Amino acid sequence: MECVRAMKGKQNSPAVDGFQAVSTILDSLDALVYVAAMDSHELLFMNEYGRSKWGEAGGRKCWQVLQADQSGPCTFCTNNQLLDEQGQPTGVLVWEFQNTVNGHWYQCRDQAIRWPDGRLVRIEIATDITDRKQMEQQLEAARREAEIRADTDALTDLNNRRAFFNLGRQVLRQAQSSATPVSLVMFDLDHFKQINDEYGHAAGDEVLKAMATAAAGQVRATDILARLGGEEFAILMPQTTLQQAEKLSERLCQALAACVISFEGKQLQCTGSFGVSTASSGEASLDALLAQADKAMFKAKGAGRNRVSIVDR
Ligand SMILES: Nc1nc2c(ncn2[C@@H]2O[C@H](COP(=O)(O)OP(=O)(O)OP(=O)(O)O)[C@@H](O)[C@H]2O)c(=O)[nH]1
Repeated sequence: MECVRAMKGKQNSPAVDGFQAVSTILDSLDALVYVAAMDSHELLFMNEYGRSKWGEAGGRKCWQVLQADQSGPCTFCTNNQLLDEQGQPTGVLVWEFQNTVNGHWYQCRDQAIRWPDGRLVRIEIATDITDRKQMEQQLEAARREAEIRADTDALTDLNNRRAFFNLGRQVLRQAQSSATPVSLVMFDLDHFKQINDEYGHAAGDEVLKAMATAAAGQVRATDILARLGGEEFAILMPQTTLQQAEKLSERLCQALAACVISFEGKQLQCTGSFGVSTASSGEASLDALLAQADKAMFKAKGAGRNRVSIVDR
């Protein structure tokens, strides 16, 4: 106001009322500015930005004008954060909020101040940050998607090798700390090269997808099923004994053999060879379990394929 008066004096311009000048400034801002009594929540002032978006204050309370479906003060009201234990203003509180009337995001700067009549009031200056928030949300969604893609086998949608090792180590740590059994099944499709050679790579891809779907239908949510590469798959099963893993493998072996895949008018079939290893109280490393299951699987291949072989004990 001093500044306005000083301008008046110096430039000898027509008289400018201080109140009008301040109102003009506040009404020109591209931000909501409002003042509400801290005790009654009565809206004492709101600039043009606020009036154009939320309507006239008309003696109403801030929560009646600025928020939707409120029957009393908002649960997120910042009043109690703006005063210290002695009831004195603590300074500016900066926070972000999605308005419940228009869905826009605002960065709010709230402060308790003394109103000319001596009351404590909350002044809020809020700028629209919706564009920034949307960009942040899009970036976060893209980051999550990239994370999922990095762990997913693009052909079958199963966990990939990287995810299998990351999740598998966690499962083994848990099994070791709870001294519970964990079992590992490896399986590899039989004579898969022949399918590629005879029907083409696209046909081979369809078989891989069908086998992955059949396997996914047999495992529990807590099991970690992955395509390790090529036509080789693995399942790590927490809280599972060797006998239980062998049973699951037998079931899965039959399910794969029963799978008929239609491809360009042809009916394709494939079987798998299975190897099973176990750590009865979770005390083995993932590499050791894989090596044992791989050895057992090799045994199943050697014994004629389309069968399950368990680790030598
Ligand atoms: N279609 C398709 N083929 C793949 C993919 N990855 C690996 N292969 C093929 O899988 C075949 C694996 O062949 P082999 O390792 O000889 O195994 P196999 O023919 O199944 O023989 P056994 O394992 O001894 O029963 C090769 O022809 C690879 O090119 C893939 O993503 N898609």
